[in-house]
Amino acid sequence: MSDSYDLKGKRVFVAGHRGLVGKAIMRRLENEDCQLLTVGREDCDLREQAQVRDWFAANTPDAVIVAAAKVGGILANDTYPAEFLYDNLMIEANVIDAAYRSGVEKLLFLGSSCIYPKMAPQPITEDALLTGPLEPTNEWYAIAKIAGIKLCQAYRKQYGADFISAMPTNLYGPGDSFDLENSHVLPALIRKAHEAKEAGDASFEIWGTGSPRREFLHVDDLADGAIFLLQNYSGHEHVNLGSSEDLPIVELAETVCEVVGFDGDITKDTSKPDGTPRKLMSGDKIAAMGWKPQIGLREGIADAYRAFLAGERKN
Ligand SMILES: NC(=O)C1=CN([C@@H]2O[C@H](COP(=O)(O)OP(=O)(O)OC[C@H]3O[C@@H](n4cnc5c(N)ncnc54)[C@H](OP(=O)(O)O)[C@@H]3O)[C@@H](O)[C@H]2O)C=CC1
Ligand SMILES: C[C@H]1O[C@H](OP(=O)(O)OP(=O)(O)OC[C@H]2O[C@@H](n3cnc4c(=O)[nH]c(N)nc43)[C@H](O)[C@@H]2O)[C@@H](O)[C@@H](O)C1=O
Repeated sequence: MSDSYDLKGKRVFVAGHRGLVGKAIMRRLENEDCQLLTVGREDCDLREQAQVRDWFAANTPDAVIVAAAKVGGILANDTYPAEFLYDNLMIEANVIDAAYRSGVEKLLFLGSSCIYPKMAPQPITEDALLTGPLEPTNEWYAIAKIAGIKLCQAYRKQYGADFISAMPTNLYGPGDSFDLENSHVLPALIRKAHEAKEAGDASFEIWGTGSPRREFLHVDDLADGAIFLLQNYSGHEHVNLGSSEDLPIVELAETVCEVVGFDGDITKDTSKPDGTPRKLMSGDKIAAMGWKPQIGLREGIADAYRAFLAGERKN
């Protein structure tokens, strides 16, 4: 279902504006004639219902993008299941309900490709949701994200709220976390390759077997796709947001080495989890609406490495 939403003159709240995605959405919205609203967690902890309701009542946004969440890579998901489930359930429930109560016209919730069953047929279409068991390393996060989709659908069904969801694939780019324990694979590999090059090491280690395949999207493409959906999509079902291309982790590591200029070896720490073997999403639904990504993987990695060197990172 297509329905145009004009951002001109609107008060747009970007929840999570200091994160990888939130920052990119802020950059993208600078091209629109709208007013940006933000709040830091020190002034409004989105897990706290009263604080969220008070903030919405005082600030009355017209549109909301939910880019605030407890986020991390495979090991962080597996190590902190309580936080990944509790924080994400609370943030999305509080923000979506407060948005409805304060009369928000349009809301975009961001989930993740990990919502799909571990063994979903590839490429994964939107209707694969809830058709099989989840990947155990991130089932807590996935359950919270599925609840977020269902909240948007429930508020649409019961109240007619124009709340939609997009499911991004693995993201990367300027402003990422480069923490070696808790980050996602791409920033971790950039940092490992760079530090190995600087130290003159013969090799660096990747986690797992290197055979799982992943799909990557530069965060500026994600931001563009998210705003496209905010403006052009109004429907019950969530929409996949990816690059429609994947590769094995070991090939990703080789590409990172080429971009960074490290010509040593790549070794494997198979005590670390592989996670889901493959999660390539179908991009047919958003492509049919007229959107496609612009930034190729090698070009995107070069931009992420530039940002890493420039200190544009969370940690
Ligand atoms: N990164 C990825 O590869 C992917 C991300 N996504 C989704 O995109 C969205 C954004 O992710 P990303 O930008 O990577 O994550 P980040 O961790 O970079 O940013 C998350 C943001 O949420 C804020 N936040 C977290 N908890 C709270 C809280 N209790 N109260 C207020 N603010 C809070 C953080 O605030 P603070 O700055 O204070 O810490 C931060 O600004 C998430 O919904 C995530 O699930 C989906 C697929 C892949
Ligand atoms: C976005 C997505 O992110 C998470 O899922 P994931 O895709 O499995 O996450 P990841 O980026 O951390 O790893 C991808 C692959 O890469 C391998 N790998 C190699 N070497 C390193 C490495 O050094 N660090 C990391 N983190 N992984 C490595 C790693 O073993 C795995 O096989 C979810 O929990 C889920 O929350 C979610 O939505």
